[in-house]
This record gives sequence, structure tokens and C-alpha cells, in this order.
Amino acid sequence: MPGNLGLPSPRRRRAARFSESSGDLTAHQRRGRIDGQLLFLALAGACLLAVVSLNHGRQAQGFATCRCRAHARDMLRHMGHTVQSTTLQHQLQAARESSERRYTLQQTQTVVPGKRHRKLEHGLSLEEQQQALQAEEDEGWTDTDQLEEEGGPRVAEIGSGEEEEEAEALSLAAAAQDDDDEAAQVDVAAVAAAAAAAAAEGEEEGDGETGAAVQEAVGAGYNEEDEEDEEEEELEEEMQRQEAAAAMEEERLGALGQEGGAGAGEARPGAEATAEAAAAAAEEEGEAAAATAEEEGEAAADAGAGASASDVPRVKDAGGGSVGLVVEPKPHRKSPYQRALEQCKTLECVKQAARKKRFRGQFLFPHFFIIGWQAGLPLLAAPCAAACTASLFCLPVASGPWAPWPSASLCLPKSATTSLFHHLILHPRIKCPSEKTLHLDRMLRGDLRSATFEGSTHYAREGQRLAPGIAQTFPWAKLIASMREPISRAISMLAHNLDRRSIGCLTKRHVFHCLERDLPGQNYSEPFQAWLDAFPREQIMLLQYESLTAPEHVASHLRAVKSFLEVDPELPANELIKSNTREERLGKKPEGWPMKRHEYEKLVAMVRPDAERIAHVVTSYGFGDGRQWMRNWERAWQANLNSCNLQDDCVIQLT
Ligand SMILES: Nc1ncnc2c1ncn2[C@@H]1O[C@H](COP(=O)(O)OS(=O)(=O)O)[C@@H](OP(=O)(O)O)[C@H]1O
Repeated sequence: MPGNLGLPSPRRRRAARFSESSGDLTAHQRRGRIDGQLLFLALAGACLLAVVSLNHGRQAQGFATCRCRAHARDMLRHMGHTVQSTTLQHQLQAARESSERRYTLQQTQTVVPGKRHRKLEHGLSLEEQQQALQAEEDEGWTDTDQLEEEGGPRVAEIGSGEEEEEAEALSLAAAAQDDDDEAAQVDVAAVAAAAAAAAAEGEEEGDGETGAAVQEAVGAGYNEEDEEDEEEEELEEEMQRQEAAAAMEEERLGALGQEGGAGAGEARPGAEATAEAAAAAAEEEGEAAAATAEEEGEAAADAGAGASASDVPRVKDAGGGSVGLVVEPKPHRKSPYQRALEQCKTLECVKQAARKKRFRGQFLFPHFFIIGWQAGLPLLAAPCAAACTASLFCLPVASGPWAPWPSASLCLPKSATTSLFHHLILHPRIKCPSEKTLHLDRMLRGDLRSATFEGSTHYAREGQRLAPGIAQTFPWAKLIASMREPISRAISMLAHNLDRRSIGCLTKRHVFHCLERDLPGQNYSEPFQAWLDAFPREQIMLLQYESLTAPEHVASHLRAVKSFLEVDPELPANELIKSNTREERLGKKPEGWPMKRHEYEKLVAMVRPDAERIAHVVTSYGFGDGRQWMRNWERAWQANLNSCNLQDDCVIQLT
């Protein structure tokens, strides 16, 4: 036999060895022991194989969560959470629970009905965010048509919820999806059967209509489309009721405010809340209850601010802060938006899906972008380039139609965006994109109640080319940009290439020459104007790095960012951990960069006009105080010039 050179097989050799060491056993016993050993070895091998293939499978499925996990672990350590649990999942959960507990404790119990437009404004007050938290457990619907009219999504979903990073569950990707669908159907069938039985027994658990409908469904067989239509209709009616209740309440409260003058104005939150309760009660308990609750509402208004939170029943805040009832959750139900999104294979489909109704608290996909200014690589040299569509975007390059999607580098620009990224991914309502990209399939396995985002090194500076297309494709998307004093940013980038990859201009030339070469091609104002032209102003947040990272401002900036993103502004914390720093890379505080005075002055002259333009944009578009913006950068330039000695040798420090 080929391969058998007359040598005993491994099995025989092992058997022979074994028989030598067990001379007094019978042949039968010996064979039994040998078989037992082999069985044990086979089992051990199988286990090993299973472990290896499981790991391999996870990697193959693109669960690039390691980076997120590592970030989260660092953050947790920094935040003082004990890293004891066996998996990061538990640690993350612990961190979230702990920060949510802290937040809940701080919560005032007052329910303040919001105005629809409030959610669109930047810098939502804590109270408004708390209101959204109050509504955390509620389920309801968001009218996306209305959203569009008002300029974009404004759904606030805050507070505790399911864990976002379901790494273990992710390994069951496709199966989970199928299970979901099956579960939904099984559930419907079970409910139908139970209701039919109840109806047959003449019980009055549900209303007659439901019972009849259910019986019909049972008789005719379950039809998912019918069910969806019914759901849509039900939803439509519910939303109309909510709108009507909201309008009535606004009217009534307006009248109360007029009657009560300034005093009643102050009492408005309590009165409104109670009046909301009245609306809810009216729906739930009939007109008699409504009358009572209305009286209570008026009494609260009369009593001024005296109406305490405990007096006020919890009121459900329908999407965008409108007043009224919400549709109660139905287990295993997916919103029309979610169902539509699940069918998507194209960007156009994602856009169309966004027109569908969604549960309150569900975010559109994707919710926001961190757009970067990193210089050095033209866009088409970015990792996603190979798969970029002609018009705009980087479509899937890895496994499956949506993974990764949209694809782009997450090396964010030299303006603390990595730190911001680390901060945001710990938020319970923000979904960590996998290593560099956003996965629609991953989002769909959740319930879309996490804000999804993507960061790119290059988008911002490619504004003229990218902004119109991205706005057309994701008109709802929010954008966050951060700008650092331009000379510092440029040096930071050059140093990154030098330290990390030993490439780039600094490997060959003096820093001044590199900057003299690079800076003219890098400006903030022109590309940023393109983003401003393409997106509604209220969907853009512009930060100044120097202000964002200043210890005295960091907390307020972080809160503003999260308010802008419509998530709880207090979570996960109010500190911005430093990430991706040169100091970390070098293991010591970096020295300054030597430069002649006239060289530095030349660079400042180069960047000043663009800095002034952007400062003007900051003021005129209401991003902040442009003069202060300019002062921050002027101060940095002056400090560097002050470092020059009599020989005009200066040491340039980065902001
Ligand atoms: N909290 C805080 N305070 C002060 N400075 C901070 C902070 N977080 C990040 N940084 C600095 O931001 C630089 C890195 O920016 P990015 O993460 O955007 O860079 S990258 O484009 O993604 O590579 C990098 O700058 P350099 O160290 O000068 O290179 C970081 O030190």
C-alpha cells in the first residue's frame, strides 16, 4: 500500500508500548484501555479544533471589536472601575450601570413636556435630557415625515438599555436574525391561538374586535403582510391621537399661561406635566378621569411651582417631546424602518428606508459622522479607495454586502478626535463601530436604539467633493468636526508618520520645510464651507481643539456634543481621556521643534488668513465666539515666538 512502508502504524506502536507496560492484562482488557485512550485523545483534539474554529469564525465574520474593547478597557481603568469581570462585556455593563445609577440619582423627578423643536437645538438643557431619560422605558413611534419637515431627526433616547457590544451574540449573526423572525411569528401565532381560545370560552380579556380579528387570522392563516399593514394603520391612528392630544394640551396650557401671568409661567413645568398626565389618563381611563386630571393640572398651575415631581404621574413622552400616549411595546415587533432597512443592499435603499416610521428612540442609520481634517493622504489613497463608488462612497469590501459599510479609516485628524471617539463609544446609546467601519448587519441585530457613527480622517478636507453626495445620501446625518491650530495640527501629523511608520517628509527634511510644503494645501474654511452648504446648520457641530481640551471647558464641550447627538449628556463621564498622543508614543513628554523666528513667522502668515476666515464662520454661523477662537490660536503663536532667543532660535510647542 503506498505510504505504508512496512512500519507499524502509530496506533500499533502505541498499542505495543502499552502492552509492554501492562504485561499481566488480558488481551481484551488491553484493547479496552487502548480504545479508551484513543477516545480521550480524539475528544481532546475535537475540543481544540472547536475552539480554534470558533475563534477563526469570529474573525472571519469581521467582528473587529478588539479595538473597541481595548479602548473601553483603557477607559474603564481610567475611570476607576474595577476590572475584575471575566469579560469586557461585564466590565462595560458595570461601567454603564454605575454611571447610569449616578445619573439617575441626580435626576430631578419633574417631568417637563418638551416642545418638538427643542430636540433640534444644540445645548439641550439637562432638564430636557432628563425628560428624555424619563421616557426611556417607553415605546412609541416617531413620525419621520414630521422630522423631515422640521429638518432632521430629533429622537432622544437616553438611559439604560441593552448592552451595545454583544460580541458573543454576534457570532450567531445570521442565525439570530432568522430566530428573531421565527420568534416574532411564533409569538403572533401563540397570541392568536390564546386569544382565539379565550374568545371561544367567552372570556373578555381582549376587546371583541381584537378577538374577531385574531380568529380571522387564525382561520385564514397568519399573513405577515396583513399584520404589517394593520400595524401601520394602528400606528397611524395612534400617532394622530398623540398629535391631537399634544395640540390640545399646548392650546390649553397656552391659555393657562395667559391666565396665570408670570407666576403661572414659572409653574408651567409642573402644570404641563400634570396636564400631560391628564391627557394620558383621558385616553386610558375615559373622560371622567380626564376631567379629574385636568382639574389637577389646573390646580398645579394655580399652585405655582409647588407641584412636586411625586405629585405628577409619570407621563410618556412621545417622540420629540410631544405630549400624549405612546403605543405600548409589542414584543418581537420591528418598526417599519427596521424592516425596510433589513432589505437594503444599496445606499438608495437606506435613504428610502429612513422615510419609514420608526419606534421612538430608534436612530437612523448612520446617526452621525466625525469628519476629519487629516492631511497627507489624498482621499483616494485611503484604505477604502478600492471600493469607492464613482459618486461618493466606499461600499463593502469584506464579507457580505454590508461589511464593512461605509468603509473609511478611523485614524481621525490630529484634533483629539480619537479621544472623542473613545469617549463616545462608552456611551450606552452610542454604538461602537467595529475597528474602522460601521456594519449595518450588526446594527440590525440590535434594535436601532443606539446611535451609529463613523469617523474618517479625510472626509472634512474633501468637503467640496464629498459633502453634497453624503448630504444627498444621508440627509439626516449629523457631523462633528474639530479644528486645531493649523501649524500644530500639521506638525502632529508629520510626527505621527515619523514615529509610527518612519515615513513622510520629516524623515528627510527639517520641520519648517515640510510645513512650508504642506500648509498651503491645507485649509479649513473652503472645505468646511462645502459641508455647511450641503447640510443644515443644526446638523453640524464645530469644535475648537484648544477649547475642547482645555480642562476648564472639557466637561461642557462633552455635554454639548452628546446633547447634539441626542443622547444623555452626562454619560459615560465628563472627562476626555487623552488618546493617541505623541507623549504616549514616545514614552516621554515630547520636546519642542526647533525653528528660526522668521520661519515660524512665515508659517503663521501662511495660516492666518484661513484662521480668520474660519473664525468668521464660527461667529456668523453661531458655532461660538470667533474672536475667542482667534485669540486661542494667536496666544499659541505668540507663546512660540516668545520662546525665541537672541539668535532667533525658537522652540515650537504644539497646542
Ligand atoms: N484630551 C486631550 N487633551 C489634549 N490633547 C489631546 C487630548 N486628546 C488627544 N489629544 C491630542 O490630539 C492629537 C491626536 O488627535 P487625533 O486623535 O485626532 O489624531 S489622528 O488623526 O486620529 O491620528 C494628539 O496630538 P499630538 O500628541 O500633538 O500628536 C493628542 O495628544
